[in-house]
Amino acid sequence: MLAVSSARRTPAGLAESLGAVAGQALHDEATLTPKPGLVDARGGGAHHDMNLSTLLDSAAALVAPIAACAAAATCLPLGRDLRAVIGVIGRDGEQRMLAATGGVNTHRGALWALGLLAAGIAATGTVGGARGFAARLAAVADPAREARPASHGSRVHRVFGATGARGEARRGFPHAVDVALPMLHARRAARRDEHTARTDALLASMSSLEDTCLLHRAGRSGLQAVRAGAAAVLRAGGSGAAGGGAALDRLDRLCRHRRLSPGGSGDALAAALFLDAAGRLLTEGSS
Ligand SMILES: CC(C)(COP(=O)(O)OP(=O)(O)OC[C@H]1O[C@@H](n2cnc3c(N)ncnc32)[C@H](O)[C@@H]1O)[C@@H](O)C(=O)NCCC(=O)NCCS
Ligand SMILES: Nc1ncnc2c1ncn2[C@@H]1O[C@H](COP(=O)(O)OP(=O)(O)OP(=O)(O)O)[C@@H](O)[C@H]1O
Repeated sequence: MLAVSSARRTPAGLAESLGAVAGQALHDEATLTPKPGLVDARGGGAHHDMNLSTLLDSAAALVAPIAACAAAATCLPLGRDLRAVIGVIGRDGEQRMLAATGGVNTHRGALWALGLLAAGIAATGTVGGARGFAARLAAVADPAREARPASHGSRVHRVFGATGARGEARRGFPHAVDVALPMLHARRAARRDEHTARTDALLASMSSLEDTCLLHRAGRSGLQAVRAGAAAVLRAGGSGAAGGGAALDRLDRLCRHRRLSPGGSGDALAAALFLDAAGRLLTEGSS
């Protein structure tokens, strides 16, 4: 569990605490079960090369890079120098992730989202200011960017015009902040249990995100099938309602059958859980 100490009142302490909170959010996203198409406690979902233990090893490896993103943002103003440093930390973090997983991309999108948002919280001292800071930082061209092999996201951008993880960041992570997080809070306010609240937050993102993981594997029809399936669960009252549970089972089977993985929404849920817990961290720190 997260060790919270008064050390987080200093910039270095806050950065370290944000790394720990991010690790916990990645852990909580990974263990939430069932999740259609995603790795969960049952196994790899639509993935043949990862399971829960791969994801947990990866989550642990990302704590230090995410803390380093936060620390950098307390030392440098928003601009090219900070973007360059964050880019170096991010690429090094990706290497740590690959070393921890035996070469599998478990959390590339999640590191990107939580790294930028952690930087935003550290720089502004608030959760509310994080998305705007992250958006402006993501819009700065990375001076240290290296040529690297074409990613799934860049291929999908060429073929479908989808802006993917970069576009989501430049818009201030709307699926984490405006879709998943409000659903999490609404379900809690309606006295749903935490498992249901998290599952419905994931489904809310799945029902609208233009997820490049889905486009890459199954094109527009795969993306549309997942969006429609997630919307059907929510229309039926959510994963905690009787009809919603049946619709969730159908979506789960569809994702397995067609190997559909909503990885971008896994990242949006992790980011929402991170912002939610970071809010508590800052409140405790100020009391
Ligand atoms: C921008 C990143 C994510 C690369 O993007 P690209 O689309 O080329 O990569 P890739 O195809 O691997 O996709 C990344 C992942 O984003 C997630 N994703 C997919 N669709 C979406 C979406 N619409 N919105 C948000 N996330 C999405 C998925 O998990 C996907 O696997 C990032 O890895 C990067 O550029 N890193 C460089 C280091 C850096 O600057 N880091 C800074 C912060 S740590
Ligand atoms: N619980 C989860 N299970 C699987 N992926 C997740 C989960 N949570 C978040 N993700 C995101 O999904 C992405 C999956 O990676 P990627 O898109 O490269 O896989 P892929 O589509 O399986 O690729 P390939 O088709 O080559 O196997 C990761 O970048 C990660 O951030």
